[in-house]
Amino acid sequence: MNIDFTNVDLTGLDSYKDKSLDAFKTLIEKTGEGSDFLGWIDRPVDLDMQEYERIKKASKKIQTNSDVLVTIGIGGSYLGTKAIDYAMAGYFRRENGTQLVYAGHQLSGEYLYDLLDFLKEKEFSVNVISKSGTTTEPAIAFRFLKEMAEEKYGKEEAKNRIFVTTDRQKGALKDLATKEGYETFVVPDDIGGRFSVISAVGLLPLCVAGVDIDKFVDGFKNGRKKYTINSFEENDAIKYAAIRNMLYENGKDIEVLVNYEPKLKYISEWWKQLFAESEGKDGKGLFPVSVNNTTDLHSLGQMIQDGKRNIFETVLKVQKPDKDITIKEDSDNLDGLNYLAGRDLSYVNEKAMEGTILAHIKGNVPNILLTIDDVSEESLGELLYFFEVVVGVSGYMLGVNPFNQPGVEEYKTQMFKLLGKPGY
Ligand SMILES: O=P(O)(O)OC[C@H]1O[C@H](O)[C@H](O)[C@@H](O)[C@@H]1O
Repeated sequence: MNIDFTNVDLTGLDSYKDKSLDAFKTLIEKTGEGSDFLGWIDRPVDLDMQEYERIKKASKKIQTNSDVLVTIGIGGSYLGTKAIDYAMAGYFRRENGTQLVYAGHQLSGEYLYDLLDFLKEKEFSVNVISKSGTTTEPAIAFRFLKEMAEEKYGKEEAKNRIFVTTDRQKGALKDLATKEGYETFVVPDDIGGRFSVISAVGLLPLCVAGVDIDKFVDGFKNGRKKYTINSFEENDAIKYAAIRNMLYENGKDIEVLVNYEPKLKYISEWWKQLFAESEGKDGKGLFPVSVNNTTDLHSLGQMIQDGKRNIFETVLKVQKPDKDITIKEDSDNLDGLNYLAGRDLSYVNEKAMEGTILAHIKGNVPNILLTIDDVSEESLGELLYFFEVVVGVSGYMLGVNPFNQPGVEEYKTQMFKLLGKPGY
């Protein structure tokens, strides 16, 4: 992984250096606000190996008896899994592993209706994931899925097909799992939802989906090696956090994460939760937005090039695509594309990216280029860990607690009042 800041005017960065190093120290030494939620820093080298083996065992069982794993969860109990599954599964055909279908990540009755209908002719298992065990969206979805599993397989066999990932001790879901006798996996106390893909939250469904979780964990380990170094020059996570904060203080309120490989779409969705919930508080924070190019160059591109100048971009480039295709010569050349004959499509895509970066710099959009070697478990694990360190340092620089999300409660309170939930 490599990060290039040459397309950002770094004048004035020196004055952010000490602040970023202080923030990094606060993070690593666990002396800041939210320090109870820093278990993710060392987790890559400190996994519960007994649980890890259970994850692999349960995955094998699910792969053997199910066409589909219904993965129920929202926020941090959804996005990390979705991001990696979506990146690794192949565009049209899954090359290995069992299909994941998602539930409990919104409240659409139509979605759930269609899902239950789809499952009628499938063999399925269920992994319900909720750290708190009380989140409304997954709780509702699970009520339906549990009923369907029990109807289809009978109560006893349903127990073999329902897996619960939640708090070690508390919460409605934990109580339910204990009462029903479901196999449970743990969301560690010291890891917040949006940092939890490295726990059973992500590892169980990803293993079922055919993702090599050993390699994914290795990627996290590589990230930990590189991005916990206490050096502004050698640790790009610290430098990136400093540059984001400098840009923010210079009036850039929006960070756009850009990709040119559609399979990275949900990496951006995961990134949005990570940064929005970590930084967006106390009236502060960069607004995280994402675009999928070149698709969005034909829509949001106009705004980025020419709208209010309060944007900077971080472009995610993949060095080596997994597969490629070459444009052929056409004797008629009616489409006028023969000038591209012999070129790989990845070359055309790369020139689109380079051209867009040039255009956006011209339009006063600072550009950061983050290159990952490939879309593999290892590269993605390292990338996720990198962003986690960046957000920790960046949040502390901003003067907020990066590890809580009090603002999320407000909609819930209003919704519960409207729904007549007892106690509201
Ligand atoms: O895993 P859960 O406890 O169900 O939480 C799921 C999600 O919902 C909450 O409202 C938080 O804002 C998220 O940070 C969290 O990831």
